[in-house]
Amino acid sequence: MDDGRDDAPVPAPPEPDDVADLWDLDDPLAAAGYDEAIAARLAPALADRPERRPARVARIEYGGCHLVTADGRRPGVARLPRASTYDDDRAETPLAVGDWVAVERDSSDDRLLAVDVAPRERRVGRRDPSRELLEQVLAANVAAVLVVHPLDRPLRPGRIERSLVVAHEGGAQPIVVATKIDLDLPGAWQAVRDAVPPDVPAVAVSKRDGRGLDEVLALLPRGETTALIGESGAGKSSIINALLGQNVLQTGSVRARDAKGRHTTTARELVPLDGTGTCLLDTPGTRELGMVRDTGGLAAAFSDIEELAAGCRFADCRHDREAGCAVIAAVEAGALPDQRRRSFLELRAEIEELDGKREDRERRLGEGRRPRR
Ligand SMILES: Nc1nc2c(ncn2[C@@H]2O[C@H](COP(=O)(O)OP(=O)(O)OP(=O)(O)O)[C@@H](O)[C@H]2O)c(=O)[nH]1
Ligand SMILES: [Zn+2]
Repeated sequence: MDDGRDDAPVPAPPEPDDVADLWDLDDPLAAAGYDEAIAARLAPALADRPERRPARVARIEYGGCHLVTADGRRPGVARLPRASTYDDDRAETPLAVGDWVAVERDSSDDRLLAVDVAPRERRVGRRDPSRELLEQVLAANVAAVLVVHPLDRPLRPGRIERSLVVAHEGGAQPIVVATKIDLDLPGAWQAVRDAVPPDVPAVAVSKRDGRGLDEVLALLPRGETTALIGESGAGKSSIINALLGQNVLQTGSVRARDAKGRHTTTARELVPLDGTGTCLLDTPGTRELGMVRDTGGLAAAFSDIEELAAGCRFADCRHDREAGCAVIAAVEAGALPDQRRRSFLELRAEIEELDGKREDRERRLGEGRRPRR
């Protein structure tokens, strides 16, 4: 049986420098998306400090990071001040892949020092798996998110809807990508379509026959960064490799041959798609994708339900079992998949529970301390 693993000739494992080589461009900073707007955001950290330079975090690993500078991708470390130059509260994730930073050269060795971080514009964040009221930023300064789902695995109810909320909540435009369409699994693609509202693009792709990849490429916002999220094995690295036209990031099949037994991508790596600032940002497989708070992401991800809700008899209708509910009526008429309505109720309940916990916590902390947003 075809389990979705690649049985085609396995490319040689990439050298560690392969990804760094992608940044051997005339203007690596511009390729990372540096422009006047970002220069302005970094200005307070660079002002009157001629020894400082702008850079973008391409990768974070244990004990260090890799930074894209005007000279290419270089190893570095972060030594961020407790309070940054900016008012922004960044206690939750001090440094994330995609962050724009001010760097200095460390006098003691060759590495660069990231000494300050610019405020993030848009991001992909999830509930920190170990600190439930805090956000863990998976990718910073991203304009779009590819929500990657492999068609050879059962679609867990609510998974795509949840990813859409996460994307919208971070201010990024979601694009749903279903991988492994070449395996011809009946019904799997339709199940994905049912989870996606009409205003979000959904594309089925195959790295084997190349289907859908041009369409994905055309949907990427130019000059901006697009992050990829999805469970381990979803095909994120394969999409990036296919779009880059070369095997840069290790994919499952390569890792399966690894004598050291490595089997997961631990890096969240930023790669340039061309020299013009369009970038892709891989994230490690995220099985857990909890929400932290809702400042409009839920409504944006359920625009179809929001629209229908205008027709509910009660303005505060919960679309649960109320009389005169236009959302339930749409489900009964076959105009809205009930799974979308149930996902909405579930995600709303999760956010309400977190809001309750946050309020309790703030009450306990009492006055005198400023509550976290
Ligand atoms: N048949 C088929 N297999 C695919 C396709 N895309 C990816 N695969 C296979 O699925 C497996 C996982 O792909 P990866 O690209 O490594 O998945 P990933 O999402 O990057 O996984 P992590 O790095 O663990 O997060 C590999 O064995 C790929 O060869 C596809 O379009 N068709
Ligand atoms: Zn209703």
